[in-house]
Amino acid sequence: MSPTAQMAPNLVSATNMATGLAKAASLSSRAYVTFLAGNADYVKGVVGLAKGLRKVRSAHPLVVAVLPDVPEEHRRILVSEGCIVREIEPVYPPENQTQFAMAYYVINYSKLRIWEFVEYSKMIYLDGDIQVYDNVDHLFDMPDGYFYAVMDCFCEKTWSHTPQYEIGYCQQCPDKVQWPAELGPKAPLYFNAGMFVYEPSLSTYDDLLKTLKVTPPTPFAEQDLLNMFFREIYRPIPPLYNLVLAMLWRHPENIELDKVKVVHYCAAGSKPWRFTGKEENMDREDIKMLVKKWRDIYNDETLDYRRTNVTAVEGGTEDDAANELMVALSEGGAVNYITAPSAA
Ligand SMILES: O=c1ccn([C@@H]2O[C@H](COP(=O)(O)OP(=O)(O)O)[C@@H](O)[C@H]2O)c(=O)[nH]1
Ligand SMILES: OC[C@H]1O[C@H](O[C@@H]2[C@@H](O)[C@H](O)[C@@H](O)[C@H](O)[C@@H]2O)[C@H](O)[C@@H](O)[C@H]1O
Ligand SMILES: [Mn+2]
Repeated sequence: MSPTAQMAPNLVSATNMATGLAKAASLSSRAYVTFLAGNADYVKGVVGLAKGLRKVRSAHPLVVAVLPDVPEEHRRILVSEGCIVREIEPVYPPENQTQFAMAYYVINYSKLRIWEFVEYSKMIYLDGDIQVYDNVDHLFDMPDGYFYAVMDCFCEKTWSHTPQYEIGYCQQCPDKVQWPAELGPKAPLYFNAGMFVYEPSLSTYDDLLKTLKVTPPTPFAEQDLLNMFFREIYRPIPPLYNLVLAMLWRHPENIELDKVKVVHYCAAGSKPWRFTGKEENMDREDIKMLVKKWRDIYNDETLDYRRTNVTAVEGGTEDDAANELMVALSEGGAVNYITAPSAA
């Protein structure tokens, strides 16, 4: 008797289901993607992001591009949270004397590897210090051929190296201080590279790397490179899709906090998993509320992949074997499906 025939009837239908899911996944070929480097605490950011996407019932998986220095234990944690872990080789900028705005930004050039994930037709990149509080799957349906991201703000000290910072110009309030003629033509709109909607492509990846090789590195590393590279097809989307926290004190008139869907914890001292509240602006009530919001999801065990994945088993339904199969396979790293949480 063939092995398949020996399998319990439930398991056979479960295998068919897993195959069907694989086909569905490749057909839909859309995913969220984030980037993880090092063996420190950013893995907590990625776990929080995986749980946040599950809480808003996103229909798409989360791929995590990990550098070789991410330890096996962190990779196991991510797989147990339903993530698809993909190791990438680092990408380094040309030798240079540039002072990056943050010394560690040099590792962020490795983010460029996500253009090689061509098994997906469209992806939404999210930094590991981002949380999604409302479903944003609809962003995948925007017209192809553009690069969608939220405009950044130039008012933080991290921008003090720029001429526009000197004169107090910011694209968030272009009428407050006019762009001075002596600075030449007005700079194109500039996006924050913590969140963007893009289409993986090997030819784009090759062009990006060729451009990188001949472009002197600049303070905001890969974010500056991406802004230059995609300036013709960049389309701004509203700040509710990537709230750069500094907007709360720099341009509150541009923000309706209760409508914000995605929060980017990029202000100094705002990483929720290591928040002390001591840095400038970190004693604000809205900041403390947003950090608590992040922690509530991170600590919510009902959002853990295994619990959301196996709750159907308790009901003793036909899906039991399917769930058990997928949990078993995901533990083995063979299948990494994020099943949409049970309707309940
Ligand atoms: O030690 C690090 C530093 C950065 N990152 C990743 O690189 C992204 C960009 O860095 P960060 O968010 O700290 O930059 P910011 O948005 O705060 O300028 C992070 O969100 C992580 O996804 C990481 O994994 N480990
Ligand atoms: O490597 C360059 C980084 O540039 C951006 O971070 C900056 C930028 O947002 C500034 O405008 C803020 O002032 C600053 O706080 C913040 O760190 C991206 O968020 C990050 O993912 C990464 O690309
Ligand atoms: Mn960030």
